[in-house]
Amino acid sequence: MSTLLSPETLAGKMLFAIPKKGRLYEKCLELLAGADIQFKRAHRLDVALVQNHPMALVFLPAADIPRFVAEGNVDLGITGQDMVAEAGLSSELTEELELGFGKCALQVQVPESSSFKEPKDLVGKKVATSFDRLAGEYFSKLQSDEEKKTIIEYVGGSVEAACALGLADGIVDLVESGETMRACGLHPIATLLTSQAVLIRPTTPHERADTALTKLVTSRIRGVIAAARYVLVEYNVQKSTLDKALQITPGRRAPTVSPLDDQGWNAVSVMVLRKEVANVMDSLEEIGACDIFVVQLANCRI
Ligand SMILES: Nc1ncnc2c1ncn2[C@@H]1O[C@H](COP(=O)(O)OP(=O)(O)OP(=O)(O)O)[C@@H](O)[C@H]1O
Ligand SMILES: O=P(O)(O)OC[C@H]1O[C@H](OP(=O)(O)OP(=O)(O)O)[C@H](O)[C@@H]1O
Ligand SMILES: [Mg+2]
Repeated sequence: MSTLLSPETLAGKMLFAIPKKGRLYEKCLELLAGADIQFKRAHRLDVALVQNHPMALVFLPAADIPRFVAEGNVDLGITGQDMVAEAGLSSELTEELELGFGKCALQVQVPESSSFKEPKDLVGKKVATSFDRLAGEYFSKLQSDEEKKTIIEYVGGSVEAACALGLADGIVDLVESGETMRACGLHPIATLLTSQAVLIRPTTPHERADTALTKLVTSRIRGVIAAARYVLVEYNVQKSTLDKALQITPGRRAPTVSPLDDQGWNAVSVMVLRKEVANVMDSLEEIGACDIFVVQLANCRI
């Protein structure tokens, strides 16, 4: 009997690696639903066959996904840019698309009560991290040949506990809201990188790869991400102020301007960045535009 996770059942399938749990998991599920990639993940199983495409999802630790992608074991993957940097495989894999979630920063942190003011103060000391490659490179650049080397202690998680437990003098770990850092009495003294979730693919696709399906899935995901970034704004404006209105809403390519039945008026339909829409509406109202509607996009191809 063949199991679901076997070369036979996966043969001929496009393989897409998704973080198996953690901070990126739920967002990835939303993305897959938005791209109409249909599957059922059985309890404890780290592979799911996609019902409406010749494709399988493979659920892996976020940290391992860059290696599986770089080596062509899977055709697409989602993980954090921090994980891509830590894997050090930037020439073997290509970042296809930033996904706009999982935003965080990798920072050097020290106890508030300590005398360490800058990363250089940690040279020759102990630093705990799950990012031992990046932290190792960072501190080796800071120290001269004569200086005692910084000791990088690998820990798999709960890195912020390391200083209080006496394991390290400082840490290198991820910060988003800063809540975990502050709760552990730490503060940041430097940033190694900022990160968000990314869609990655092997730079050289594996010969078994279905590149057409890989491109289709990429394009669908691009559409879902774009729909989350933009809204459609529709409004009416007098022809005499149309120029001013179009300066406020130039659109991605160009706005759609149509005549209204009422002479002297135009209707405008235009894409606007979601984060700018409130300001755009204020400015439109100021110049006399009216009947301003904001339409949410479920999906798009732009
Ligand atoms: N607090 C956070 N806010 C936003 N993104 C984060 C945060 N923590 C981690 N990430 C992003 O999510 C990726 C995966 O981290 P996550 O913590 O989910 O994995 P993990 O540590 O392997 O899992 P777990 O913490 O469940 O053991 C990170 O590489 C980073 O890109
Ligand atoms: O700035 P914040 O919003 O507090 O987020 C940062 C925390 O989130 C992640 O931890 P996670 O919950 O994944 O636990 P882990 O450390 O065990 O991986 C990260 O490692 C930080 O500890
Ligand atoms: Mg974590």
